[in-house]
Amino acid sequence: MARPLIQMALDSLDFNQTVALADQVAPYVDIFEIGTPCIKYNGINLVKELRQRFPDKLLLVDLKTMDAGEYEAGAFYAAGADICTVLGVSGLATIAGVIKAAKKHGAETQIDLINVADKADCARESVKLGAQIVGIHTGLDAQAAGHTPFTDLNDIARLGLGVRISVAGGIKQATVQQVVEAGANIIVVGAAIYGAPSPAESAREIRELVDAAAV
Ligand SMILES: O=C([C@H](O)CO)[C@H](O)[C@H](O)COP(=O)(O)O
Repeated sequence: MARPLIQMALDSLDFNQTVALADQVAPYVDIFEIGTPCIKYNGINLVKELRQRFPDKLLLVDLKTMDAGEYEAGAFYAAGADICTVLGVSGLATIAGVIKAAKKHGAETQIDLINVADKADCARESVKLGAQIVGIHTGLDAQAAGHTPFTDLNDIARLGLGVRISVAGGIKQATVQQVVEAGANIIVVGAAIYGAPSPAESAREIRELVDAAAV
């Protein structure tokens, strides 16, 4: 099995805390995600800062674009994003716009299936348009209501779409093995790292667990 990537979700609103957290966990993660609240609060300057500090990491900007796909995402790809997210619920025209912007910059597009009713259909159509990553995502509010991403992950993995699958939504040490075995290629972790007494230690543990599960 190819080594799954670990994506650190940077969800603080504070610019300096975000950069400091990225510094701490950098040895253990592959992708830095600038989370949606964080990118809305800090904007494109944070993309430029992380791009400059971490030239060897992948940088995902969690725009969750809902309209004006090419126009909105284009600026973030130009600033150094490797991946931007677009909402599946936005519709195919917006998704196609983000994909067009990504291609212009040699970058990638992730479809976020959050709150999509027919996830299989949305994933299939998005992949046909050229999306490289399908994101299974139980958002923070849905997590608070007791939901998890595991059933959706199994359903989407079974489709055999031939693209990478990302999973997000409360993933922690206890659930890493389950999501790797279910077929996730990108494991997104936020609170289990940034909420730990030692984020670096938590990230190191998750790295070990992901690598062990992938053998
Ligand atoms: O995408 C996220 C959320 O919707 C806010 O933007 C989180 O970054 C994602 O859910 C990962 O965080 P955890 O669920 O805390 O692992």
